[in-house]
Amino acid sequence: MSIEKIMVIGAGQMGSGIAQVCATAGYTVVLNDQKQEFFDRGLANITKNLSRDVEKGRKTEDEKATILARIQPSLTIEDASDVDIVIEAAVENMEIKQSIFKQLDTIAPAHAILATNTSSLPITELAAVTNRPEKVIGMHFMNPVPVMKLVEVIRGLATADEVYETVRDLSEKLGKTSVEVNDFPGFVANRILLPMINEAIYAVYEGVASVEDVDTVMKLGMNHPMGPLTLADFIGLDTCLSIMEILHEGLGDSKYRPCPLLRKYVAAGWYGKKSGRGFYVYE
Ligand SMILES: CC(=O)CC(=O)SCCNC(=O)CCNC(=O)[C@H](O)C(C)(C)COP(=O)(O)OP(=O)(O)OC[C@H]1O[C@@H](n2cnc3c(N)ncnc32)[C@H](O)[C@@H]1OP(=O)(O)O
Ligand SMILES: NC(=O)C1=CN([C@@H]2O[C@H](COP(=O)(O)OP(=O)(O)OC[C@H]3O[C@@H](n4cnc5c(N)ncnc54)[C@H](OP(=O)(O)O)[C@@H]3O)[C@@H](O)[C@H]2O)C=CC1
Repeated sequence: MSIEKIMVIGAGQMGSGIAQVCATAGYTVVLNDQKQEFFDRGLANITKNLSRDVEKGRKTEDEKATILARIQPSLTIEDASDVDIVIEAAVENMEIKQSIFKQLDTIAPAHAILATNTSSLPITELAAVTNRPEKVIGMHFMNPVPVMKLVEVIRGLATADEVYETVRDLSEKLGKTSVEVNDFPGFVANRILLPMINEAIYAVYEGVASVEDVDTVMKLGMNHPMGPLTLADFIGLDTCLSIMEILHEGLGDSKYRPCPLLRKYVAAGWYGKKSGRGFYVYE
């Protein structure tokens, strides 16, 4: 199936990155969020990244302008009416995602694929609220999207082979390497990454070492590019908690229980870098 026009829902850190790589690869992109200010924030992020490419001599001003011109603003989900694929990157909340998918199912053309960038929510359960479960699939990008090479392509129980192949080919056209993953809690990336982050939070909670020292151990001792607590702030502590809850509930093993300190930070609105405070404080 050929893809020309892509809708991205949610202009946050992931949605804006996904819109950027799609537009850079030559696709027409409709970038949707609930309010103009959220769209503007996403577009500002994309513009900043492209300007850095121009400064570094990787793109010309003309190329930057061409890429930006491919991104159309959208404040209504009705704009899904003429797209070939939707990549949903709204908040990690099942009720919100199900509501979006129900609406998309009635608005998007019959041939359109409905993909989600969810970090951990079951694709099969999202597909079940639509009348096209064979066209629902997970397309899980990594943060920051323009830099990270991986896309996990997650097949729901009913996902058609043709849909999987189209999304795999699209991932390649976006310059990514894809891996095929089945629909189990946390998929592969977050089933492995998040328990490590949660354990790092427990190490701080139990007074084993300070935030800075836990990060230093993993950076200098294991050559991780970021310490786990810096990475948690970068992902968003709200998203980290949602993923741990899905692992805990979905796999039923107490080893996935979210650390109480993580819960406390999220309850306080300390979501990490995006809210200005998490394990660290940001300007
Ligand atoms: C939660 C989920 O569901 C799944 C996930 O995504 S989990 C998170 C996965 N991501 C990670 O683990 C990221 C780990 N961190 C890293 O790889 C690196 O720290 C990093 C790539 C983010 C930054 O790299 P760094 O070397 O520390 O910093 P820096 O030199 O500033 O950046 C390296 C390059 O990335 C680019 N970059 C950094 N942050 C960026 C961003 N947010 N957007 C776009 N580009 C970015 C920089 O421009 C720079 O590119 P050039 O060298 O080509 O100019
Ligand atoms: N952060 C990460 O490292 C990764 C996250 N993901 C997944 O990507 C998704 C987005 O995460 P992230 O970008 O970090 O989150 P952000 O909070 O940065 O962005 C989410 C955006 O979606 C908007 N939004 C919420 N509800 C709707 C809606 N009904 N319609 C349109 N837009 C909506 C939000 O607006 P508002 O502010 O009004 O809520 C916000 O602008 C989540 O499912 C997350 O699990 C996947 C890989 C990595």
